[in-house]
Amino acid sequence: MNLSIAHLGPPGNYSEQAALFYVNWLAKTQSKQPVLCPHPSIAQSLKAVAQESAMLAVVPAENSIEGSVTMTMDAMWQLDSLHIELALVMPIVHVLISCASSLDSIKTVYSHPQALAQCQAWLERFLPDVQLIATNSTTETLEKLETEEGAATISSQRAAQLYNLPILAAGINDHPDNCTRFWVVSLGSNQNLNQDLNQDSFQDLKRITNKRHTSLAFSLRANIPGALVKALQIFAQLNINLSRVESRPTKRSLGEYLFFIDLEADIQDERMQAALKELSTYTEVLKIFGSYNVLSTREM
Ligand SMILES: O=C(O)C(=O)C[C@]1(C(=O)O)C=C[C@@H](O)C=C1
Repeated sequence: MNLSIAHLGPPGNYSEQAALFYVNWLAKTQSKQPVLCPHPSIAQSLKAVAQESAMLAVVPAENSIEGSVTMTMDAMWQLDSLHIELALVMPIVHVLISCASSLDSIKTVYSHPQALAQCQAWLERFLPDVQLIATNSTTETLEKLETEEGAATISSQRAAQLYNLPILAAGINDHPDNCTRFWVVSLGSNQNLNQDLNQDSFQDLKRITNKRHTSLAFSLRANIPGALVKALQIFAQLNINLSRVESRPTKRSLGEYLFFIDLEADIQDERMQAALKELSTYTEVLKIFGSYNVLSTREM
């Protein structure tokens, strides 16, 4: 199989940009030319990996302003055997793209819910009366901007250049240090991947980053007082730092949750092995998404 990389489309969006960073990083250390495959949704990008029509997917996992990307968490839970190979942290700088002559003539702003949320305060201040419409991707509506009067899209400067469209306002995210963490995801059982990726890539990775993270998710055996505390205490007692805790509904009944956690330790670490063994006594389902390095795109 080609080294095909699935990501949310259409081209020009942030997921493609993160995938391109990953491709460029690979190109430094190995000769293969990966192929980028845009998909209509984040879930479909991950499904492509689960069904082996793509070898990897690059998906957004968490944003510094808006928190977890829920579509990614839900799909990671629902699809079996997905494995996180690497995390990429990328700065996100939003611009308002529109053919309108000024902000006064904007009637509708389209964008991905994450991007709309990351610019909430700016929108309330400068465009309080416009209609906000959520789309599957920040680049989904760019093609219709020229024909729909008063329409605007929140996307990136790179997207404006690619689609040759004017920028009406730049740097509109509510916090200047806005960044999103993307995961590079493979099929856990995929033996070919490690053969395909030159070992030099991993040596390079070790040189740039040395701290490993582990992500997992679980449902609890019983919804009783202290059940979550007991599960989390295992890591505290073993001095393993949690870098994220998130809950998502199980979707089975109201008030029942799944918990997603990120830990600052490698799964091979003896303390982690002990922690996971104990954790499994409290969990109904435990899914370990793997251990990986975190790379900033600024360092690539
Ligand atoms: O729509 C895009 O451009 C995406 O790649 C999705 C996405 C996300 O889901 O978080 C990626 C990065 C930004 O945080 C905004 C949107």
